[in-house]
Amino acid sequence: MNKYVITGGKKLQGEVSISGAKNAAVAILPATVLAGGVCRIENVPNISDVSSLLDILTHMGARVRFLQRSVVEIDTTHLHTPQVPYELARKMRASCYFLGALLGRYHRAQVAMPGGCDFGVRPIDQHIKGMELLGATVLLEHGVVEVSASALCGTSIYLDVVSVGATVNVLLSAVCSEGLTVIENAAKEPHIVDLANFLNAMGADVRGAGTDVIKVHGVPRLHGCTYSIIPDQIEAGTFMAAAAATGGRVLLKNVIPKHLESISAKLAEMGVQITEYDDSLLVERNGALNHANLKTMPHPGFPTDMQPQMAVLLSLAQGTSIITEGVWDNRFRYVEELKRMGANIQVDGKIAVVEGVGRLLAAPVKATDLRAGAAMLIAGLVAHGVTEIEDIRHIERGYEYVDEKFRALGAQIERVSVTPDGEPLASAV
Ligand SMILES: CC(=O)N[C@H]1[C@@H](OP(=O)(O)OP(=O)(O)OC[C@H]2O[C@@H](n3ccc(=O)[nH]c3=O)[C@H](O)[C@@H]2O)O[C@H](CO)[C@@H](O)[C@@H]1O
Ligand SMILES: C=C(OP(=O)(O)O)C(=O)O
Repeated sequence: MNKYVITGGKKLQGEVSISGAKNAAVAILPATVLAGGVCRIENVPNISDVSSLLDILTHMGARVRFLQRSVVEIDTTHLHTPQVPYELARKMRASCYFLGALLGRYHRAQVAMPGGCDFGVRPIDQHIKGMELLGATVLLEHGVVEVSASALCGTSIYLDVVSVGATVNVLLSAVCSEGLTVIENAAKEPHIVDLANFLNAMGADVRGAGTDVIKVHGVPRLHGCTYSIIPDQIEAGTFMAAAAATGGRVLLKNVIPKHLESISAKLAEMGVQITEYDDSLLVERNGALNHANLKTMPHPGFPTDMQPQMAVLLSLAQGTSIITEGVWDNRFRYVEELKRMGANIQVDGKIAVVEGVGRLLAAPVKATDLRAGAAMLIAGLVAHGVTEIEDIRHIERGYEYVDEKFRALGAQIERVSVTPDGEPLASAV
């Protein structure tokens, strides 16, 4: 058990380099199964979701080795099982991408139902529908999804909802199928485009990623390649929100400003100055924060993965703001934690009404999930006093060296190891 201990009140100042995108990495690593060869993946974030996926690949017989801190070589030439057991699958949501990848390569897979953050129901019916339309038989028994096909044939697949996960799994299943697959109402997230680029680098023929119609011309086989993962949109957004919350001035390096447009626009509406450069972005705030309403939606809408962080900022603003969660049924569990720090937020279903309170006060809080944890970090950075955040394993699923990065910007944050009964063991500073 570990926790972050933050003494709030320091304005963040300086430069931070944004890491490779978690949500691209968690699709690309399973996709290496399709290579049947050696892939060298660069800009891989050092987060626990990546370690868990590499453990699954190793379990299946892949040879995995780090060449440098963020460069991993994965050889999937010889895999000896198309199964992902529960102990490995339960650690993260993205384990379900092995279904599509293994189906694509071996025409069969058995993957335990995945874990991931708990936002209420996280169905996979559209993933299953897509695989069935391609010719697979799908069984769900004893918590394990089993897919098999004698052949996969290209077809037209209209997704009933815009789903990142279903778009990924259908792409992975379709790249080596026979003929043309058309995915309509596809997700348009930057990580979908990154996955498509990676598949094309392995020899696939995927066109239209980033629009809502993706066309996949099946090819007989793929091969290994070298590929660099895009910068993390949500890590960047989290640092943007933290800089704005503390009234600081931070230059984010290694970003794609286009991917951050919905976040930049909302922050600008709130009175934050954003200056875009080619691959960096300056965030600064001098005046008061304005209230604003926001609704999360699939890309290019405002990302659901930035919703909790924005609730912290809106709590510091003047006036009343309304947040509408447009993707998940239950993504406001963090609100009770934020209220412990003095926030005034009323939740009714998928809507939260945030009354700006101007300042937050330190309190012991929990990271109830990954981005909830990011929100607690930002709240701790601005709060008066010392905030302790527990359950930081959620945060470490998706943020690499987050304490180091905040310390380099002037924050007072320590990662402390604690015994099971909560006593400190040692400071990591
Ligand atoms: C479109 C969108 O913003 N997706 C987000 C979603 O991706 P993730 O891939 O986890 O979830 P999906 O994009 O698949 O889900 C989007 C919506 O579709 C519904 N659904 C999904 C699959 C399915 O088979 N059936 C179904 O009904 C879900 O209940 C949800 O309401 O959560 C991730 C973690 O927060 C975010 O990084 C993604 O940005
Ligand atoms: C919740 C997230 O991820 P996952 O889908 O892996 O749970 C996230 O990236 O915010």
